Amino acid sequence: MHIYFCGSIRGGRQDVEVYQRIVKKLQTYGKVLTEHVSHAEVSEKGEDAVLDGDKAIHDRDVEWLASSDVIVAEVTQPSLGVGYELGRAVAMNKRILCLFRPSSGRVLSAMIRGADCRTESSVFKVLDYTEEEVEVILEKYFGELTKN
Ligand SMILES: O=c1[nH]c(=O)n([C@H]2C[C@H](O)[C@@H](COP(=O)(O)O)O2)cc1CO
Repeated sequence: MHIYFCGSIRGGRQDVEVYQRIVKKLQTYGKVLTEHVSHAEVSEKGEDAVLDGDKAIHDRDVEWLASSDVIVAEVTQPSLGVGYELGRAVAMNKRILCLFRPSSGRVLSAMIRGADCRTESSVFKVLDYTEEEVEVILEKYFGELTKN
C-alpha cells in the first residue's frame, strides 16, 4: 500500500514529533511516500530546495499523491501546503484521513471538518484524537481499510 502523509512544513514545525509517531506507525501498513515530512532535519524553510526548487517539490508531490492508495494528514498545525494537497486529493477521489488534536486549542477549518463525507468513489474522514491514542486510532482505521 502506498501512503501519502501530509504535515506542516513551512506552516510551522511545532508538531514534528507527532508526525514521527504517525509515520512510524504508517510504515507498518505500507510505504510512506512522504517520509521526509517527519524528518527533524527538515526545517520551516522546507526541503533543500536549492537543487531543483519549489516546482520540483510540487510536481513530485502531486505525482506521489496521484499514485497513493490512502492519504493521512495531521491537520492541527495549519498549513497551506496540506490544505492544497487535501483539495487535490479530493479531486482525485482519494481515500483521506485527517487527524486533529482539539487539545491544541485551535479550531479546525470548516473546509476540512466540513469535508467529512463518504461517497461512492471516495471517503474523507476527520478524527479528533489525543497524542497518546494516535497508534490506536491508526490501527482502527487501517484495520477497517484492509477489511474492505
Ligand atoms: O519542502 C517541502 N516539501 C514538501 O513535500 N512539502 C509538502 C508536504 C507537506 O505535506 C506539505 C507542507 O506544506 P507547507 O510547507 O505549506 O506547510 O507540502 C512542502 C514543502 C515546503 O513547502
